[in-house]
Amino acid sequence: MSVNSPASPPAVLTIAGSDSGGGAGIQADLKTFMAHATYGLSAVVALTAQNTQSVQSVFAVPPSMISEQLDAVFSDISIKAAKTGMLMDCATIEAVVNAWKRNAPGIPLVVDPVMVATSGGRLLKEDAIDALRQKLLPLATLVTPNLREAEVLLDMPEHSIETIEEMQVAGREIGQRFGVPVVVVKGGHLANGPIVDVVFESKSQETTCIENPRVASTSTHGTGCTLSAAIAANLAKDMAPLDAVRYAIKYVNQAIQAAYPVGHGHGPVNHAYALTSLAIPPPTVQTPYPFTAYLKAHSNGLWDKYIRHAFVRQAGTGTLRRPAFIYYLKQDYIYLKHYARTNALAAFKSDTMREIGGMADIALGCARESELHVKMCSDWGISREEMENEQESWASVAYTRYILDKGTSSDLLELLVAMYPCLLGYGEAAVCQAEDPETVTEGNEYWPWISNYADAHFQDAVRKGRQQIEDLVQQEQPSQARLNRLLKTFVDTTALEIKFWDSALEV
Ligand SMILES: Cc1ncc(COP(=O)(O)O)c(N)n1
Repeated sequence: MSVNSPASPPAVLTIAGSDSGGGAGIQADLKTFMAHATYGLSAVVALTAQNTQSVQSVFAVPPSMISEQLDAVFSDISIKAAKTGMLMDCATIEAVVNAWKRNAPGIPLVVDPVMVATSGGRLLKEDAIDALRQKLLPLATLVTPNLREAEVLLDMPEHSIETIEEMQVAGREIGQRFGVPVVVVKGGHLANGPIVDVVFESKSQETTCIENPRVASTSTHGTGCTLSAAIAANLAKDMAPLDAVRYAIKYVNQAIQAAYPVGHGHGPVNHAYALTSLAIPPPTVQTPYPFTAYLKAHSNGLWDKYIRHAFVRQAGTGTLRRPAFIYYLKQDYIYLKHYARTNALAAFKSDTMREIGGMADIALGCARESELHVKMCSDWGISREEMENEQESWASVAYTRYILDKGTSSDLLELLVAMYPCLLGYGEAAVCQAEDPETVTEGNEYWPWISNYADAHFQDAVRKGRQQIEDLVQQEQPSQARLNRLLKTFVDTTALEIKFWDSALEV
């Protein structure tokens, strides 16, 4: 129990059989208890293999186990009302009656004298009828026979109760003969017209007829169980018996009207028709902000490995071997052509003129950058033609085509995330070198390459690219699955960047 525990609702117990089809028996009772905002408990006295079409087999729970269930719940939980349903046989009835007497709960007991299922299966053995009459009914506060059950209880021939007057007589007779305070004779089986149920109250000796419109429906499986469970729940809430019955009948009537199709035979009523669906909202995913910081922080250390790569560090200190750098420049010249294409693709996928212009600017920036490569190479005696004829490395093929594939198979955000390690990484790596006191700027032939990415123009492009991703992510509020996909793309391209510089160092 927590500090803020709400008040406990009244507890209501059903002593009945299980319906594997979920429409009658224990299952209907517990659903009904819940729909009445009560706390439902159960002692299962039999199992049925049953669906909406038939009862296929019945298995009796041993009487000792019935006793144990009842002792267990009565000894611990303060139960406000109980009901019985299918009771199967003499031994079951005896176990229930003995446990009831032993625990003497002093609470209302509603007895639904279930005998035969709507679909035809026997739910109470012939020889148990007398035990029901003689042993259980004297304990009952209220009993709910239908016409056939009333006839059996009164030992009358079948179809001898066929009018409302005969129902009134039968109700009075059952009340008096078995000492039951309230008898509800259910008139559902009377042909045509509205449904009339008759309530006899011993105390006042009055009979009351409760009339309700008949609902044409085949979804009537479990209506008897549901009615007696609703009465028990209402009694648990301290309603007067007649009110408890009136409200219970209304509940069943509306639950039939609200029924939805289940199975191929007599479907169940809709026990939950008055319940609203769960008010708990689906879990929301907090969109990480800044998202680009989240990507770096969740790259398993790859991001740091990338921006502090030995290739850049050696370039920063001027210790990089020239063949490695020339190889890199030639490959990066090819890379830039594809990177310009990915920016053109991003422009194609953009919505606004401003975004299209921004992406086109970066594509132009790639062209400018590649001229720097040509210039540096020509200083070392390498012609533009030689650069054009360079065979593209697998590291470049893998990296650039991976990004282009993201661009063609996915959307703008995923493409931008795939492109981002290149843009941001060069910007960050260059700033790292610029800020490092051991970096050599004077006389370092690689410095023009680094300073190009550290300068304001490139840093401004980085800032714009970052903002574009942040805006798209905040706008979309991605699901966790989408966040995971974007992160994977970011991590993959960061790893491909590392491979690109690795391959230059291997030359
Ligand atoms: C376990 C169990 N208990 C009661 C009933 C009666 O309900 P119905 O008369 O609607 O078939 C049943 N079919 N199964």
